[in-house]
Formats: sequence, C-alpha cells, structure tokens
Amino acid sequence: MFYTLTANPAVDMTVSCNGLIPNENIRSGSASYTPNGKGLDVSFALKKFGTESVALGFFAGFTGKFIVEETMNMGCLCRPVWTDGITRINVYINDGESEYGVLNPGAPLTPEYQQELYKVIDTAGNLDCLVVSGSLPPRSTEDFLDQVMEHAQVRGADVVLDLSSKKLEELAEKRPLLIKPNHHELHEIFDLPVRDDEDVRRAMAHLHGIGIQNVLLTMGSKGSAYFSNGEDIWFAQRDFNIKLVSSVCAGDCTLAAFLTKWYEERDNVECAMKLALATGANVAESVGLGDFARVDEYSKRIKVRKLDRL
Ligand SMILES: O=P(O)(O)OC[C@@]1(O)O[C@H](CO)[C@@H](O)[C@@H]1O
Repeated sequence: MFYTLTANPAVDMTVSCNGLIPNENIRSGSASYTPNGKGLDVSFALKKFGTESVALGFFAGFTGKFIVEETMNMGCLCRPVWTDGITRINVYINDGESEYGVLNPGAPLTPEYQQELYKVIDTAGNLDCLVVSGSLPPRSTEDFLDQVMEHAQVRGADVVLDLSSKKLEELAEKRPLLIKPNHHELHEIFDLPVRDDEDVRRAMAHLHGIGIQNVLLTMGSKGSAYFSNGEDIWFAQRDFNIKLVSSVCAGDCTLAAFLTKWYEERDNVECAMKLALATGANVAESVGLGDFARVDEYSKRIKVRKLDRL
C-alpha cells in the first residue's frame, strides 16, 4: 500500500482575474478553494487511477478540518496528526496571461507532533512505499525528514521524495527509491543545469552516484520528462499543445501516474512515462486536479525513446 506524507498541507485558493493593478482593489472573475498539498495531491491522483493510499500529515484549525473531511469525502484514507494553529491557505492568481503563487508558511510543528507522526509510521499497516512530498512547516526540526525516512525504512518500506529544498541532497545517501525533481530544482539543489541529453546523462550519473536509485526528471512547460534507473535513461515528449489553466498540481499528478504503473511493473517504463506526461498535461488544463478525462487520449500521443548508451 502507498502512504503519502504532506507535512505542510494547504487549502489552495485559485483566483482568476483580468489583471492586477498596483494600489487598487480588483474584483476576481472566479475563486475556488480546494484541499491540497503535494502528498495529498498524489493520494487524490492515485485514487483516480484506482490505487489506494493513506494520506498522512499535520493538520490544524478550520482549514485542516476542511482538508481532512474533503479527503475522506473523496474516498481516500487519511491518518491526520492534529496540531495547533491553522493549516495554511496558498493563493494562486491567474490574470489570463500569467500565474502568480503566494505560498504561506503553515502551522508550526513541535517535537511532540513529530513524535506522533513517527508513531503513525511505526504502526502503519501494509506500509510498502511512503511518498514524502512538499515543504516543511515552520519549526520542524533539522532531522525531521531523516527520522521520517528511517522510521519508514525500518518497516521495510520504499521512500519516494518530492522535495524542493537542499535537504533532498542530504537524504540521497539514505537511498530513496525515487526522486522527482523538475529541471529548476535539479539546478538549484544539485547545481546540475539541464540543457540537452548530455547534461541529463551527467546529472543522472551524479544522482545515482550519491545514492538515489531512480530519478523522474520533469521539464515543466516543455511537456517532457526523463527517467533513469541507473542503467538506462528514457526521454518522453508530448506532441500536442495544451490550454494552460493552472499548472499547480500537475507535477504531483505526474508522479502519482508514474508510480501507479511503474511501482509494480518496473520494466514498463515506457507505459508509466506515457501515463505520467498525459496526466500532467491534462491536470494543467483545469484548476486543481480536474477530471482526468483526456488522460487516455493524451497517453497515445506521448513519444518515448531510450537515450543511446555511451
Ligand atoms: O509549499 P509546498 O509544499 O512546496 O507546495 C505547496 C503546493 O504549492 O503544492 C501543491 C502543488 O504541487 C499545491 O497544491 C500547494 O499549494
């Protein structure tokens, strides 16, 4: 069974408007409020593919209650650790041309809440794979993610990491099963720029060298991705344009789609990459996760090739 951990969930408020004007109030055209956070998005997307998971995380206040209730309403299992404060609201604004995001810090953690979460991991039934995604709330301890990984790995679970912080580099030596950086994160965290296939070969060799078992590297709006298992590297590219509405949850759903195919069938990389890119593209065409209605159609229009070995 997959478990996801969202240490810092959020209600996403997604607003559309005709442009922001300095020092003036504007009226938005629409606003939607959705339960989110990177690990939760993975759980929601897994559910859409018929794959069960349990969503773990810290939740607080009315926003935390809203997220947990909505998660359960969607039929997802959830084991919340309740904390003080208020789970954050993140604001995304689309002015018709560009997207703007204001990501808030979240409700602070204490060592006691962290201990509570470790206990949840220690006693979780059928813990095969823990997907740890997203930022950390204020005042989480320096070793929080090390502890999370250790508690999961002691149970024999695989750990998948989707983190935007430098901590990802430190955790590499714990041999995560998979990481899912995008090209910006690869540059910022590991100082590995990605301009062409040769850069990708170099980057993948480095990542495997420091302990990471598999890498799914997404290329954002380019609509492409690379996957490396330490032996081969695959490149996937879509051949169609999308009408971008919000790219906010696309990366999380790309990861979920990849996992739902690849985790059980490690040889089926091509199929997993097709589903992953198709899902990411379709999610970007709506606010939140959307309905995945075009995923099958899009999957047929993704080309996958293996990079030549040098
Ligand atoms: O602050 P984090 O945890 O890095 O990112 C949080 C967040 O941007 O991630 C999701 C999209 O990936 C959103 O639903 C959510 O608001």
